[in-house]
Amino acid sequence: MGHGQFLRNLIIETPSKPGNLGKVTMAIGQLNGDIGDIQTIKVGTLSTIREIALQCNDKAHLEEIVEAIDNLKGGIKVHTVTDDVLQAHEGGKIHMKATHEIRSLADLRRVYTPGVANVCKTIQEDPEQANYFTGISNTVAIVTDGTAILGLGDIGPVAGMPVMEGKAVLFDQFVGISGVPILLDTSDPDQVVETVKHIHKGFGAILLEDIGSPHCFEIEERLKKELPIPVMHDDQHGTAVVALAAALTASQHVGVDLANASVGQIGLGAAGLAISRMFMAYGVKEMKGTDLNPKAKAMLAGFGGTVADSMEEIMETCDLVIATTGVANLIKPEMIRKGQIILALSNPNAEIAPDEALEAGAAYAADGRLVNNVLGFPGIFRGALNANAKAITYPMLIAAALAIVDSTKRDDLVPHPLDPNVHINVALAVERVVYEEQAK
Ligand SMILES: NC(=O)C1=CN([C@@H]2O[C@H](COP(=O)(O)OP(=O)(O)OC[C@H]3O[C@@H](n4cnc5c(N)ncnc54)[C@H](O)[C@@H]3O)[C@@H](O)[C@H]2O)C=CC1
Ligand SMILES: CC(=O)C(=O)O
Ligand SMILES: [Mg+2]
Repeated sequence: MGHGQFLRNLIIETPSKPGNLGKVTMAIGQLNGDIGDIQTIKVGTLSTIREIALQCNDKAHLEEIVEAIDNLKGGIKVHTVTDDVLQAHEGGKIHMKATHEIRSLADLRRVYTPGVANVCKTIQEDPEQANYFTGISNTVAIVTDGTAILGLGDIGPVAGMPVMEGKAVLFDQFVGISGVPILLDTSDPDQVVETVKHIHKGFGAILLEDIGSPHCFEIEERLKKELPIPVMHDDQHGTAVVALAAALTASQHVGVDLANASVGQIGLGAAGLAISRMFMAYGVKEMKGTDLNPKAKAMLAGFGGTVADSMEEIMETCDLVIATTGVANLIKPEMIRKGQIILALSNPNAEIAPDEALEAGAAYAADGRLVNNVLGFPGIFRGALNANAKAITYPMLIAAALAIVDSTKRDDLVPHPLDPNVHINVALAVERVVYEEQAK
């Protein structure tokens, strides 16, 4: 478990006298625990109960903090430690909801039979009408085979479901799209492509998620060719869009022209290879990359990138380094050169924590929690669906990246994911490109 990735809530009792909460927060701070929300649950004459959200590194770190609080004595004690994250997942995070209520028989006849039959016939006569009289064009399949769930690896589609449900929550809340997780028990490209082709009619677009490399490349390429609706592998292109946006903003801040900077990519899987291709498409002249797998390096060379022998070579020679290996703490502080921009994007744990990279001399450093495809995929799909796009193209992705840059507040690297403007701006930028392409 990495830097601040272990989230728990502490239920703490303190005597109702000023200064006791301060003692608790000091004890946590001295052990480098990161405090989130503090909620007062009960204030009694004698004692006060509070819930403190805490980010620590691992179980041992948590136990150390709990012991330090208990050692404060004087009536201060930790009653219990709860796992808020696990609780938030009880029963799952999504639920298919009706947009119409049925309160009367008349409602029933309108929403269901016999009324519905006429709508079916309308669509049968003119299939385009399904865009108006069903939710298909606002529904995206979130398809996974579970082979590259975050950086957790091939843990299977069911274990990956919390991530897919999470993507559906983001779709719903940020851009009003219904996301439906589809869990595949095969990663064979022929079977994946066949299955998605057979189910695609119920969806306006297909988001491929956490499908590992290299089979993700063939799957996406074939589905893009064979389906008449937008298909995008989020770990490739959603990530590449956001990485490009962050790189553009960081290089503006340090006064470097990204196109002329030396950019290094560590890890050439789904995310890393797409990032390299996107940077080259943007105009980066020196794009270096490395991977443990020689086939991944050969793919980079095939796309026109320069293969580096090792990550050490990348760290020694590049102004901007991006890492998407899934390996926590891969980059050691002593590898950082002064003034470098470091985007260590692996989740749930970065290749180097941003504060460590900054301490070691990086000019800018961010991890995958900040530079995350959540800033890209909702708006990209919203824009594509709004404009009835048949595919997601490079110009749409570059426009999305530039919209993220434009939505970034001064001094920030990327926008806040809860800022609705970023998703609106990305959608509008993507729509604009589609309309321009359609007008040609
Ligand atoms: N921040 C974000 O928005 C996103 C972050 N990611 C993260 O990126 C990581 C990788 O994801 P994917 O590309 O989908 O997985 P992937 O499995 O397709 O690629 C990982 C690649 O890293 C390489 N690798 C592993 N250890 C290495 C090392 N020591 N040196 C060089 N290369 C090494 C592997 O050979 C593989 O090619 C995951 O942790 C994931 O969470 C992925 C997508 C979005
Ligand atoms: C954010 C994301 O898609 C990933 O880490 O895989
Ligand atoms: Mg992913």
